[in-house]
Amino acid sequence: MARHSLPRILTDSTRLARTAADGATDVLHPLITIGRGLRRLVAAGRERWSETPKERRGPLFFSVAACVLVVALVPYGPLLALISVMGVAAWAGRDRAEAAEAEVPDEAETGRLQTLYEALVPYFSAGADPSPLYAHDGDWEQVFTEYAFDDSARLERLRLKYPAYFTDGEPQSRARIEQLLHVKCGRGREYHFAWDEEANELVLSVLAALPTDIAAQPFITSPGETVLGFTDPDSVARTVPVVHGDDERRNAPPVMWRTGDRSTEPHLLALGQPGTGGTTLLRSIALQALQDGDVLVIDGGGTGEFACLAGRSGVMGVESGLSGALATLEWAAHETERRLIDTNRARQIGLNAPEDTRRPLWIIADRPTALAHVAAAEGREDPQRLLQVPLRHGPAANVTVVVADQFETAGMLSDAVRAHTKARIVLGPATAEVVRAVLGAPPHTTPTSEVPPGRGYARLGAGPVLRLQVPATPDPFDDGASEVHRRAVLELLPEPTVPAGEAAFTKPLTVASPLAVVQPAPTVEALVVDEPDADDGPAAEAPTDAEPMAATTRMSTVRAGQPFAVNGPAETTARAEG
Ligand SMILES: Nc1ncnc2c1ncn2[C@@H]1O[C@H](COP(=O)(O)OP(=O)(O)OP(=O)(O)O)[C@@H](O)[C@H]1O
Repeated sequence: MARHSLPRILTDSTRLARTAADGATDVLHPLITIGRGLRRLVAAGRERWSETPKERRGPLFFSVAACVLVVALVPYGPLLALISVMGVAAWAGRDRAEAAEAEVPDEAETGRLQTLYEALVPYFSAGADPSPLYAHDGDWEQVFTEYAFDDSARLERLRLKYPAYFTDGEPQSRARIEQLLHVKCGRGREYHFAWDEEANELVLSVLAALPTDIAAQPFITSPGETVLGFTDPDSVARTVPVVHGDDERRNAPPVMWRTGDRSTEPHLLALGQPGTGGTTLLRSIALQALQDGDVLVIDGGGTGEFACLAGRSGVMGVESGLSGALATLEWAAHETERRLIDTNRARQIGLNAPEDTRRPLWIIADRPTALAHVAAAEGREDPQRLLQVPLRHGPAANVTVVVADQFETAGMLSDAVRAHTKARIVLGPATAEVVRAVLGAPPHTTPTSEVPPGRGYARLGAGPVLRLQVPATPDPFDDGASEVHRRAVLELLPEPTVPAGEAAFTKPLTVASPLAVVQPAPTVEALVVDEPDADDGPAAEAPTDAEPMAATTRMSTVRAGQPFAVNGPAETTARAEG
């Protein structure tokens, strides 16, 4: 008996203590809620303060101080203010988990969850499983551990458990489930799927549309960084301050691309359907590049959408004709060689690279395949061939190549362009297969068929596939574009170097002057230690004036294993030609 008395005393005292604690919690509950709310309000205030740009903090502080003063002076002001603060704190401090738990799905929502459960049974069950998680007439509450609906009773978040034997490591198995959930939860929205293989859980969430209100502006970046666009906050660790709308500010998560000799993806290729924003992306990159570099534009489409850049400081040329493009690119190839040679010579005698080799040079080529077509018809050299030296040796010479083209003509892109453009972008509507063909990996979301211009996916090297919205950077001469956005572009343009009106008619660049300073030099291969790039084959040699490229060779240069060719989202399979 004695042996039992001690535990009973302990049990009684524990029960007493627990009852007292419960009672105290009940009594103090409002105070705890208010305390929690005050903490949340203070945290929110701190966050707001740190987000406020420095120059706005002064006015903000004075307006808050003025409000406090007014409240202190009016009769009963402090008392009313105290009551209001307590009320707000009580609301902010309510237990959100409890509130969420209290939400029980209504009949329609339960029906949806049951249907979804039934649809998943064939995928998540096996005949040999004695106690299947998924079975016809089974209990969805067992496997759907978290769910949320939007105002129109459509699922916007779902966490589900699946059996350990489901082959979640195989992309095809995952794709089947994602496709099914996409269809059952409602098309037209973009879903994100997070697979937790360790816990055998899948979380589906509906992604909000990426904001389209960010226009061209001087982004705050480090040297060598270019903002390609903006993405989801959870996808990148960084934000940059941006101005949007009517001079409002916020921090936005950028897709930041690093170029230069340390970059592992020093050149970029963007593909999309016509009208999806390829030219706009190039314009946005060009305007950022001009902040501290020189830019040379090849406008293969010949639509004059880069005319705003002609004759501006730092713009080496804007070429839309074949002859001009060939001459300009030939200069760029020589310039790349010159920079390498000068850098090499300086290093050999223990000096830093000369100043004139360090200023970044950007070669921006919009639809080079259009010029390749013309060249093939005229039996002349494909301008893409002259991109080989900048592509292969550009990083060491601070030369960056950016190419944009269309899905339909992607098969005409040269081997060198494919091999050396490790930063990739897909713009406009595209199926997961097309995204995979261009970027080398599928998106973790379900692409939608209708997207605003400038929307797409980006992948830098072997990194994750990111959703992307390019900043609105319209042609300032495009009457159809927003006045505010056009003005933003005009403000970013560098000073004109030729009188207005002449720029459009002057034979852009000027190729003669840079060429004149290029010394006859040994070929770049003689100086640069580089493994021969077997992929490039003979075409990877420094360009010569002879040997016009046979168009047929160019048109059948898709190599096995190289991601793409793409023939548009409608054609879902990547087709390797040749
Ligand atoms: N990021 C963006 N934000 C807002 N509007 C955009 C964006 N990108 C493109 N647009 C708009 O979409 C239209 C087509 O853009 P753009 O000319 O850049 O596309 P494209 O793919 O180069 O087409 P094309 O090859 O036919 O010229 C333009 O009116 C442009 O202003």
